Amino acid sequence: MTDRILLKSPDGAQAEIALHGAHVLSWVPAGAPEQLYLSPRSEFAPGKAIRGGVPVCFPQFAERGPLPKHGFARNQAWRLVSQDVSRDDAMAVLALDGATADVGAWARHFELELTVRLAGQVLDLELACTNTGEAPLSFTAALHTYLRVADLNATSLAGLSGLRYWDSIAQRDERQRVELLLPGESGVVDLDRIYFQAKEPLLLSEHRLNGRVRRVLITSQGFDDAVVWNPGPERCAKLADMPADGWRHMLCVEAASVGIPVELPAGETWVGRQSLSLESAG
Ligand SMILES: O=P(O)(O)OC[C@H]1O[C@@H](O)[C@H](O)[C@@H](O)[C@@H]1O
Repeated sequence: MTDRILLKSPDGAQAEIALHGAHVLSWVPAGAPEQLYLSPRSEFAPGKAIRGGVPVCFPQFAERGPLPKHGFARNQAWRLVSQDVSRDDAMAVLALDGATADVGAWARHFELELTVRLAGQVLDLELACTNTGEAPLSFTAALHTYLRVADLNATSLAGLSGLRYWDSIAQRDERQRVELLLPGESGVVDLDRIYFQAKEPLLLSEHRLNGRVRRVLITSQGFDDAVVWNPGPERCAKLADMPADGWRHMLCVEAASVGIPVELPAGETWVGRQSLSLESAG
């Protein structure tokens, strides 16, 4: 079993993080239920990616380069740098050092840090990469957040309207013409899209049978793009670490820099953030 850190803020919010991949496994805002999807069939084994939560994709997004899918960071043991609780929040910092990590053919001159901050209804994730070498670094990255939903058919995502996107399934450029993305609508499920220059906040809404609406506001900084992914029933059936109906209960809304790789000069630090705020538990 992977080493885990439990973060608890004084107001009752909780998050769990695995040192394996600096992987946020769980986020429970104060007085609210779990907000992240973690597959009950996920493997927790060295060298394997965890299915669900928030995988850190670095230094390569998906298969857009020579490295293993989504890069090596999610498959490495990270180090806990610090863990603090203050009057208002709880925070943990985890690090991966290129000098000691298994980076394959990639450069060793980097340090990665993931800062997880938890308070009330908010989870803030900050990924920082410092170029510790003499040569520039070029990378793509994502915080691959799996949001838990009770029913994908009752879920919508707003904030993408007008954006150009790459449809990774149809393998073509498209433009988001409708205001709301309704991933559960027949014909739309099985989504794999990179929305470029997605700078506006995104709002996930989930309509409950009792008429209430759960709302999660998703904002990002430093990341240019947003990836929306759901495997749908057929692809899900091929994922050994997902239950057959897993696709119904998740939607990945990822803060990513994919379209234009980050070019990081020697000695500099790049920072990308994703914040999740539960506006209404529904
Ligand atoms: O199964 P993995 O490696 O965790 O990847 C899951 C998905 O991650 C998404 O970010 C990609 O856009 C998809 O193409 C990919 O299938």
